[in-house]
Amino acid sequence: MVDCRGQPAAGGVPGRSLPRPGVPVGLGPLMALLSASGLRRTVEGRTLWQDLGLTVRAGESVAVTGPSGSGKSLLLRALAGLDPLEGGEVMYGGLPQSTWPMPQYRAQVTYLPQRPALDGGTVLDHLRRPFSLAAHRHRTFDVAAAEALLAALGREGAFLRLDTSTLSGGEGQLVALTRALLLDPAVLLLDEATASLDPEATRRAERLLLGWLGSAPRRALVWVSHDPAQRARVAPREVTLQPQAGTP
Ligand SMILES: Nc1ncnc2c1ncn2[C@@H]1O[C@H](COP(=O)(O)OP(=O)(O)OP(=O)(O)O)[C@@H](O)[C@H]1O
Repeated sequence: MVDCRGQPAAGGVPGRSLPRPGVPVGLGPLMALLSASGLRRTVEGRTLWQDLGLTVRAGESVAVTGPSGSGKSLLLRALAGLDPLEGGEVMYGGLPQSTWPMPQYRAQVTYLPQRPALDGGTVLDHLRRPFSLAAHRHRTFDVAAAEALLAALGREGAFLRLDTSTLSGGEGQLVALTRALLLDPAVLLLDEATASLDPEATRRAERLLLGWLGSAPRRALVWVSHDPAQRARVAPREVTLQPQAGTP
């Protein structure tokens, strides 16, 4: 059976505990923002997890760990509504995932993959494009905000004019992270989302993400990272996926 345990990580960022103004009733900092219960996932007849539960509270930064192939990416994809649930339930904002219109849900619970697929055109085009989608129509693209985020990640304004097809893997991750933050979800699911960055860019991304987390009450971060030092820096709590008996 998959064991899903909350473990305190060494070090890490301090959790937030003070109530903040403007938090909807029932979604204070200690309440579950995103939760899952009874999740089951099989691949090609092999059970990866069953009866898996997870709770992420508003203001929390949580790491998901486990050996390669234990299903961390698939868990994040299930939480993001990208894969259908085989069993169990995911709740976001107090409502079952199945009751949310998916574009709205994914605008709130956003998955950031290790190898993001970038649209064609320039970095600026890529950052601007989702703002024309219905799920984001209440938002306005702000080029100054994009420049500020990229500057925080160590990239100057000329970066916006680069063609996305020419970007390195790490640069692609910076663009994907910038776009996700511009769209301002509630929960960011980071699937090795800094794995292609050099150490300095990684630290910049971590600072940016933790600053984002701390600057509004109803946000949370979930990190999949194989780097224990990173997990210790960014996530005070770890949830560990353990392979089922008999799993290769
Ligand atoms: N679309 C798919 N079809 C079939 N098998 C899949 C699919 N996606 C993932 N798997 C398998 O499911 C298992 C879990 O994959 P997943 O990518 O979630 O693992 P992970 O814990 O994130 O691994 P890693 O740490 O190596 O990134 C793996 O054995 C993988 O081969």
